Amino acid sequence: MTLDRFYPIVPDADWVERLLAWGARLIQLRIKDCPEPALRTEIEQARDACAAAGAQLVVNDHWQLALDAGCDFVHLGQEDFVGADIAALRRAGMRIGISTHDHAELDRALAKAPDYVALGPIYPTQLKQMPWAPQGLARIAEWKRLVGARPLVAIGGLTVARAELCLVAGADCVAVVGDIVRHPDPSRQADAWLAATRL
Ligand SMILES: Cc1ncc(COP(=O)(O)OP(=O)(O)O)c(N)n1
Ligand SMILES: Cc1nc(C(=O)O)sc1CCOP(=O)(O)O
Ligand SMILES: [Mg+2]
Repeated sequence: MTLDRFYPIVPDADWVERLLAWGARLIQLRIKDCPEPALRTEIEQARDACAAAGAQLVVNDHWQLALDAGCDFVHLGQEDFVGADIAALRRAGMRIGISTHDHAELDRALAKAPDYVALGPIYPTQLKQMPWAPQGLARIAEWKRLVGARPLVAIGGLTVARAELCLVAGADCVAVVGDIVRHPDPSRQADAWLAATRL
């Protein structure tokens, strides 16, 4: 499986639609703290928008709602997949990306045969507090050797310039939140990301 190299992560379905209009073709919907009826509506809106654009939606965390909505790709952290029915997800044809931050997590992730492995945080991130020190670029090369043909996603503190370094270091795909959704000119910034990640 190949992934688009530009992987924006956004907080609601309106942002998904914006990113689609700007040219993104792989988008994660990462919604925290939202009541379930509204969450379902957001997932369905994002699903339909991505389907109409021929883009790939990845639903973060909410694997059961993604399954109910007929989505086909979820992202799970280490805590998320403990309670997840991976067999049911696989039976439904769901693809799964998994976060990793150290070797033990990578071993647990690979045991689930994920469709991609994410490594982070590559650089310090403002988005959330995490106990891991920034991984740095050398870790990307190491992780790429360990994950083999499986796509490797780099995440955490990425800017356009840093994303380019991650790709050179061996990442197949670069994921970003803040440098798009908190940027004063997100449309222009998405253009810069698209240019930097174009093959
Ligand atoms: C591409 C990508 N990589 C890592 C994460 C983080 O997932 P997780 O550790 O479950 O943390 P939350 O995003 O759920 O706070 C991700 N979402 N996407
Ligand atoms: C959601 C997330 N997960 C990470 C991990 O390392 O697993 S880093 C991260 C935050 C990414 O946001 P930004 O691009 O603003 O740094
Ligand atoms: Mg999660």
